[in-house]
Amino acid sequence: MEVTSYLNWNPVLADPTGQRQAKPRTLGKTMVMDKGLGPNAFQDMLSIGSSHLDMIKLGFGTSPLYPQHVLKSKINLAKENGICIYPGGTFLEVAITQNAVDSYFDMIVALGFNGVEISNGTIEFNRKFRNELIMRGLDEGLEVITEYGKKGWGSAIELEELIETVLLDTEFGASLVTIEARESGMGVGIFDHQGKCKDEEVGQVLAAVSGQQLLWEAPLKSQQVHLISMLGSDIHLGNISPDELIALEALRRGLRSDTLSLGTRKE
Ligand SMILES: O=C(O)[C@H](CS(=O)(=O)O)OP(=O)(O)O
Repeated sequence: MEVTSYLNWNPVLADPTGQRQAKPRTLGKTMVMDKGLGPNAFQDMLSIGSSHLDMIKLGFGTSPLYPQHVLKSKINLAKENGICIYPGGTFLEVAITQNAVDSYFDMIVALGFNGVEISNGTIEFNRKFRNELIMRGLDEGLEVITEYGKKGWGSAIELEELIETVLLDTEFGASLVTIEARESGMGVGIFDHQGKCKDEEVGQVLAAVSGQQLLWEAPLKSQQVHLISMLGSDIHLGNISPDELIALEALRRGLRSDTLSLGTRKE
C-alpha cells in the first residue's frame, strides 16, 4: 500500500498551498540548467523529479561536447517526460558570430531538441534579426524562449528596453522571456553585487508586463525564497541546479521553513 493512501490529509501534504498545477503547467515552471550531467545522473533527476521539471537548458555550448548518442538519449528522455529541452543561448550566439545560423537550426532539429533560446547576452544584434531568429525557431517547430539582459558584471535592467523586448518577443511567438542572472546570480539584472534582489525594479517590470511571460533566472536559494515570498509560488524560475530541483518544489509548496507561511490555511 502506498503510504499516501492511508494519510487522509494526503492532498494537503502534497501541496499545502493548494496552488501547484500538474504538468503540462502554464504557471510556476521550473527550468534546470544542466552543465553536463552524465546519463545516470540525468535519469536520476528525471525519475525523482520529472513532475516538477518543465524545462532543461543544456548550459552554454556544452551540448556539442557530449558523445552524440548520450546527447540524443538525454534529449529523448526529456521529451518523453514532457520537458522542453534546449541548448543555452550562448551556443546560438557563437553560431551567429561564425555566420552559421542555418547550420545551428539544422543541427538542433536533427538532434531532436524541442526548444531554442534566443539571447544577446554577449553579442549585439538588432531587433529585425531577433524577430527573424524567433520566426525561424517557430518555423522549425521549436518552442522559442528568448532572453533579456547582458552578461557583463554590473549590467542592469533598462526598464523601457526590457518592456519593449518582452512585448515584441511574445508578440512574435516567444513562449517566455528569460531575465538574465547568469549562473552566479550576482551583479547582473535584478540582482546586486551581493545577489540581493532589487525589489523596486522587479515591481516596475511587473507593473508593465505579465509575470506569466517571464522566466526569472534565480540560481541561489536566497533568491528563490525571496522571489517566491514576494511574487508567489507560481512564478517561473530558471538556472536551478539539478540537485536543487526537489528543494525548490518544496519551497514553492510551503514545505520548507523559509516559505511555510505560504501553505498556512486560514480556517
Ligand atoms: O547557457 C547559456 O548560454 C547561459 C548560461 S548562464 O545563465 O549565463 O550561466 O544561459 P543563458 O540563458 O543564455 O543566459
